[in-house]
Amino acid sequence: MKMHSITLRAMQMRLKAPFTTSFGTEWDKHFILVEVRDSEGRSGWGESVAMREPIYNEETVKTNWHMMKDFLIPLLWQRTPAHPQEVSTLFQHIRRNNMAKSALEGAVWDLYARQQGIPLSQALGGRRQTIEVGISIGIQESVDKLLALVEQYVEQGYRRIKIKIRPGWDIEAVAAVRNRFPRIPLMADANSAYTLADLERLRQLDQFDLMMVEQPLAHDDIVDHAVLQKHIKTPVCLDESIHSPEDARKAVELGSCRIINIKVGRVGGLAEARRIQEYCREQGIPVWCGGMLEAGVGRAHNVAVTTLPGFTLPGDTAASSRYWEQDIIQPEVTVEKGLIQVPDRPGIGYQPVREIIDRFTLYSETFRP
Ligand SMILES: O=C(O)CCC(=O)c1ccccc1C(=O)O
Ligand SMILES: [Mg+2]
Repeated sequence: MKMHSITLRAMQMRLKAPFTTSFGTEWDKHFILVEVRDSEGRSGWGESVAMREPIYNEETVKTNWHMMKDFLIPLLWQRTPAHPQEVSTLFQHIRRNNMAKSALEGAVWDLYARQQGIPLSQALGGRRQTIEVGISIGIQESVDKLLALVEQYVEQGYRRIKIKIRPGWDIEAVAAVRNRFPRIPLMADANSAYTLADLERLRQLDQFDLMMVEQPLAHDDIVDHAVLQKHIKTPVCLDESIHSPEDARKAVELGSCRIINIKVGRVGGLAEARRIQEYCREQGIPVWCGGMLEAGVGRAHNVAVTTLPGFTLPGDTAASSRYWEQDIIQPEVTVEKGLIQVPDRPGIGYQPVREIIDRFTLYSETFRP
């Protein structure tokens, strides 16, 4: 694959509504957009899910910029990959910084699929034409507000409702939603807000027939989660704790979870996501695609990866309009009856729009071999 130049753009986009988790509230989405160009004028696009602050994981927009500029892009110039599959191997000796790796790798995958004239989903080996999606609802000011939102999203057809929990906003919130909507597929995401000292409280979740509880304990733990899973009936799903296929194997072998949330950025790219999905499929562990409030490019990558056979549960990839007044791609990602039609156009299948992108660009830099 010939690569002619790479442009990084630091972006800032206002969310329609602030999003609150146990680790904080986001009003604006800050992220890096990656564009890899070939000599025929085609572009492949990637999006880093690293946040402005290191509060979901240790990466940030600035550490990602540094990693890409000073280490990862030079590696791509040094040993140009023949296939996007080789990118994760090329980056392997660089420790962690998975979101930076993933943003570049994703752009290379998109470019490759466009060069081949095939959809990214097909390049990855995905076969689904539609994917099922759910929605993630942040912590609200009141239970009434939460119930109104759940009602709205259930009416829109989302296939699963996830609510964020933390100490002080957990059992009552879940109970209220479950009482009002006795049959909807429902789950809770704690973003690491608890410890084993909260075992009794977490055990109370068992009465609500949740599909799963996501990342209840520490972001870097798989040992305590195994203890927790032995004491509660609700399946534990790991998000923050899983960075690699090896992490997934260890967590499954220890019994730390029964479900895994795969975020392409957190695991270092599409090739690694595909490996985890494959391993989980062999083990009978369902996986689903998590979200990081992505703009259109990242959202499109999530749609593509969700077509792989191991992704058997609805993910967090909601419609563009749930987050943005105007997304940076055309068409935007739309959801009908809880389903997204997987595009059959080449590459990510949604076209990034330069004039919209320019409006949200804080600064940019272009690199050449
Ligand atoms: O709608 C989305 O993109 C998912 C939102 C979400 O749950 C989330 C958003 C930001 C950081 C972490 C998480 C999470 O899944 O834990
Ligand atoms: Mg999560």
